[in-house]
Amino acid sequence: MSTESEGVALDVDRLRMRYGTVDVLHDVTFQARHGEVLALLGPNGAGKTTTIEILEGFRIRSQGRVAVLGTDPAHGDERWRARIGVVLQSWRDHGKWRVRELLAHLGTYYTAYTTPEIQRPWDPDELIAAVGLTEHAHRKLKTLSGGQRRRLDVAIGIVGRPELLFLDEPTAGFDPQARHEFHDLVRRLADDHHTTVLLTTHDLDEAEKLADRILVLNGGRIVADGTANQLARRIAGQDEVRWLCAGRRFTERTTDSTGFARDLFARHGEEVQELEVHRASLEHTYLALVREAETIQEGTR
Ligand SMILES: Nc1ncnc2c1ncn2[C@@H]1O[C@H](COP(=O)(O)OP(=O)(O)OP(=O)(O)O)[C@@H](O)[C@H]1O
Repeated sequence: MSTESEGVALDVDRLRMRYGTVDVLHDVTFQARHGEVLALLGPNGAGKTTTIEILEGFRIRSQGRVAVLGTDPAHGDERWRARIGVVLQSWRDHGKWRVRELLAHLGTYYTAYTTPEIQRPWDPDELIAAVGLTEHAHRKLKTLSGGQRRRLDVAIGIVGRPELLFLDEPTAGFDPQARHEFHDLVRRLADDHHTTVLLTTHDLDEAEKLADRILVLNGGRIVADGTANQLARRIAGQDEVRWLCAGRRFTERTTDSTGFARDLFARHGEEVQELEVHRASLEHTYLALVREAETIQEGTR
C-alpha cells in the first residue's frame, strides 16, 4: 500500500541536497498527514526554501526519497501539479489585469482537474471574499498595496483548491489584521477542506498559532519535530501548573499538565480555581534548540 493511501500527504526520507561541493540538506526526514499544518522554522540559510522547492518540483534533489501526494515531484505531471498550491513571492506580472479577472482566468486552467470530491476551481467571488479582497475585486493589480498583493498571491496559490499548499513566508509584510485573517483562512483550509499545509516562517507566534506540528531545520538538519508543547517540554522538561484550592495557592511542575489537571478536578472538583498552565515560550524553546544543535555540529566538525 502506498503511504498516500495511509493518509500521508508528504513523505520525505533522507533527503540530501548539494550545491556544487556544499551539502545544504543532510538526511532530512519527515512526514505530514492529510489536513495537517506543518511549520518549517530555522535560521537564515538553514535550507527551508531549498526543501520546499524540492517538494514543489522546482529543484531536483541530490539524494533521498520524496513522495508528495504519492508522487515523486521530480516526475510530477500536470494532474499532480493541479493538486498542489504554491504561494510564490509577490505576483509582479499582469499589472493591468484586475483582481477578479485574473483569478477567474487562472481558475479556468483547473476546470479539467475537477474530481467527484473536489470541485475545481474555487468560485472567484467566494475566493476573493475568503482572502479579504472583495472591496478590491475590480482594481488593477498595479494599484494594490503590498499587503493586498500578498493576499492576491495567496488567492492565486489556492484558486485550484489544492490538496497540499506550500507557503514560503506567507505573511511577510502583512499588517496585524491581515495576518489574523490569513491565519483564520489557513486554519479553515486545513480544518474544513482537509488541505495539508507546509509553511516556512520566521514568526514564532505564527508557527505556534497555526501549526499542528513544528519542524526546526538548522544547518540542513531537522533538529526538532513535534507540537509546540512537545518541543517546549523537550527543552524545558516540565510545565508549571498553578491553582487556588480552598483559599490556598499551589504550584506544581509536571510533564503531563492535562492529566494533572484532570486528576486535580477529579479530587477537588469545584474547589479548584484560577488554574493556569505555564510552559516555555516557543521563542525560548526555538533559541535553545538552535543553540543546542549548533553546539553538537561544532563538536562533530
Ligand atoms: N542556487 C544555489 N546555489 C548555491 N547555494 C545555494 C543556492 N540556493 C541556496 N543555496 C545555499 O543553500 C543554503 C540553504 O538556503 P535556503 O535558501 O534553502 O535557506 P532558508 O532556510 O530558506 O533561508 P532564509 O531563511 O534566509 O530564506 C544556504 O547556505 C544558501 O546559501
